[in-house]
Amino acid sequence: MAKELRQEQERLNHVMEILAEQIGKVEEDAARQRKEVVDIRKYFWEDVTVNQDNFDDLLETIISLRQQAEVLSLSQSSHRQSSKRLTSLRRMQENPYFGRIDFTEDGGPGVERIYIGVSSLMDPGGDDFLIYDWRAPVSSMYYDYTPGPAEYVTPGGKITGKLKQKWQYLIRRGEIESMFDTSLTIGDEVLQQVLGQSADKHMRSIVATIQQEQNRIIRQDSGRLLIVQGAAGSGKTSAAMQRIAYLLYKYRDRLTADQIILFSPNAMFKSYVSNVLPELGEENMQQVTFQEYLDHRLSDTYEVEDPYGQLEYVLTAAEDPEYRTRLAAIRIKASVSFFELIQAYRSSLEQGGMRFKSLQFRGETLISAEEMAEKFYGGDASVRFSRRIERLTAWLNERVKEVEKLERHKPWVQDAIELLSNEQYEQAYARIRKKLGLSEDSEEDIEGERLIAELERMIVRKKLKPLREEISSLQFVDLAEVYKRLFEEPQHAGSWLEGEVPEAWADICRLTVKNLDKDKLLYEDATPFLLLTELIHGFQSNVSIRHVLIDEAQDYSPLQFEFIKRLFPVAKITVLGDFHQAVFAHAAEAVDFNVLTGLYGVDQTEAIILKRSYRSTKPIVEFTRSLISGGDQIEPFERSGNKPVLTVLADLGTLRHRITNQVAELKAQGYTTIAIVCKSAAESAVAYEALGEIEELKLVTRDSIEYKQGVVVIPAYLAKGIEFDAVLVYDASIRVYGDESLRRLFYTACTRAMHHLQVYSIGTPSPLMEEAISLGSVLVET
Ligand SMILES: Nc1ncnc2c1ncn2[C@@H]1O[C@H](COP(=O)(O)OP(=O)(O)OP(=O)(O)O)[C@@H](O)[C@H]1O
Repeated sequence: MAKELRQEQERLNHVMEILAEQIGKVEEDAARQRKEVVDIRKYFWEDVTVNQDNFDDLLETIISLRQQAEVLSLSQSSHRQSSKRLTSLRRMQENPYFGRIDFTEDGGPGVERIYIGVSSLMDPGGDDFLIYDWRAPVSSMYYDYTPGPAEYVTPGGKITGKLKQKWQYLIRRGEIESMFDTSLTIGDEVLQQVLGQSADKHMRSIVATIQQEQNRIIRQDSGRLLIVQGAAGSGKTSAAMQRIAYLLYKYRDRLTADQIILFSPNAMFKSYVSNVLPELGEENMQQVTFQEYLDHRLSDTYEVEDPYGQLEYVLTAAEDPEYRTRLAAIRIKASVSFFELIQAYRSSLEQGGMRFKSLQFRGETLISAEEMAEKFYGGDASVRFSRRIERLTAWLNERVKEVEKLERHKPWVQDAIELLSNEQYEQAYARIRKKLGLSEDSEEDIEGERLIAELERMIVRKKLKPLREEISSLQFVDLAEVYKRLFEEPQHAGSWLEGEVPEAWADICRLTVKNLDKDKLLYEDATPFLLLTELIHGFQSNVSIRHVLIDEAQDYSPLQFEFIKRLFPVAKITVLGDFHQAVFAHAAEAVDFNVLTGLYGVDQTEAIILKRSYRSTKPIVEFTRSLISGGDQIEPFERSGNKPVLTVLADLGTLRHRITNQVAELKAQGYTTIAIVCKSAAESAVAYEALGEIEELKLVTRDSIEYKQGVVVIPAYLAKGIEFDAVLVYDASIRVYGDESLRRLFYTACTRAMHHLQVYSIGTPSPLMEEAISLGSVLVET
């Protein structure tokens, strides 16, 4: 082994030398290209012939400008590429590669040693790969095979052969710290080390230790929809991030980062994952929360509730007389049936029921809502809905044109002319001259009448501009009223739906109308409302996005998935989630993602299940899996640690005292991120107040935009997707987690812990832990 290590170190030294050489060379290139860009910018106009005397000269000017712009863009692009390569080479100096496979290709010359790293590196002659990028086809064998027959797929076909050995390296600053011959799985030793580290402010890349089942997710590339159902901590988010890096590599000639969009649960999660791609030498994809999208589309019309507002209500408002009705509404409005109901309702609008807003001009009704309805429904009933909207728009524009002519001679226009300031007058005068084709130095004057006529026209046009905009953006359709009508006539739902009306429908309708009348759009109404808007206006789909990834997908309703599918009609979709963490009320009965198969059909859908949990120690996983049904399917990764402890206390005062002491102890043990996880924002606020003695304690709210290290108080639903060295569950008593419906929330809270989990309970513990207590997977102390 010592000899082997020495030889490997020699090879590494050689690689380091080549890296240093290449860095020197690329640095020179980058400096030269930078200078070129600066020079082109500086002398841009000197190299362009500008002449507008006649058409030919003008054409020549345009061509010359375009050529110069192209030269600039080419230099900028070369400089960008050199800078990118430089960053990646410098990163490789820290850790050039992490693995090696010895592979003999069938019919090939013999054993080839394939070294694998974050980026590829060629020898100076350009003949051999000293390091292969982890995403290269040949590298897939590193993740997929143990020694024995192996194969990989290249664009030219399948390559088969024998994998002889597999090695892992831990390299730091050009020194091999250790190397392992891994035969069974990819080095548990390295994975042990990685997983044993402290939680970080930013998620790390996992390329050195990707597991076989995760590799399938990363490289899966056929079909429109990939569904990943995975246990908490099984690496769904990690796989999603490396998948993006893989796609950007595989399709580097035609896919850019801004053609990929990741739907994230919240702003804090966005910042948490924002470092993975840059660490892998790639640009970040677009990231958005579904709420941001809803706000962007709806905030002009409504005050839109966010999902956490809905969740807080569900968690804390059980006493509200309308609680049950709202819960039923949330579930119904999340369903595919409701999607269909809205489609059917939209179809019914072809016969009648559209609501319009009259168009106002200078405080008076110009065109009434009734006139519009008459026009809309007056013509040929067989004309398509979208065509009718177009016709109505055209008609309204015509009417505005007529009005424009009539208004010109009205006294208000004359008054407006008189009130023009000198400056406004001069501006208007110059604009009119330009419009009439009179050059600046032309002596020709505009005769008075003509000038007045132009001024009148200009003033009326300006005044009518907002109205024209209202028409072109279809604001004359009273969407709020059209949506409300769906609930104003509960008896119609049956005919629209051609099926059974849900039980609580009449109550749901009453509650919805009540809220809409307050100009409040509850979260469960936001996507249905937007769907109806799109069905009336015509879908504003986005065809530039090629890949959509939806993380924490259990939080999305089937209706939202249908909506996203329509929004991105050409994109491939990757959906990652865990039904055991489905905390929103609409997902109460959902147990898997089967409903999604209907989106693109079985042929276009691939489903992968991840059972192994990597985040937490084995004792923590043994505890958390006993909190859910089917938890025995979850396999812990062999990482040792202390058994979780359930401490039953008498009162709040003792709880405060115990948590304060425990936090101090954990800090002393070297834990840097400690979360006190509460059930709701309301409980978090109380806990934060109560625990004031803890130094630099931070409260995480839905507005927090960064993952904070140190000690935090956080509601469980906001901790989703992220992790902490130690988790203290604030109060897991029967009073707080008494209801079966909270099982998934409680599971989410406990699965955030990496190394240490402590659960407190004031009085009788929650029945959700019954099985765990009887199995002995948690230590109970009083
Ligand atoms: N192959 C791997 N190598 C190293 N670390 C891994 C690997 N897979 C997962 N991890 C680590 O396990 C932790 C959990 O991963 P991740 O957050 O991706 O899981 P998840 O399935 O999205 O979890 P959750 O459902 O709870 O949000 C992270 O710290 C991640 O770095």
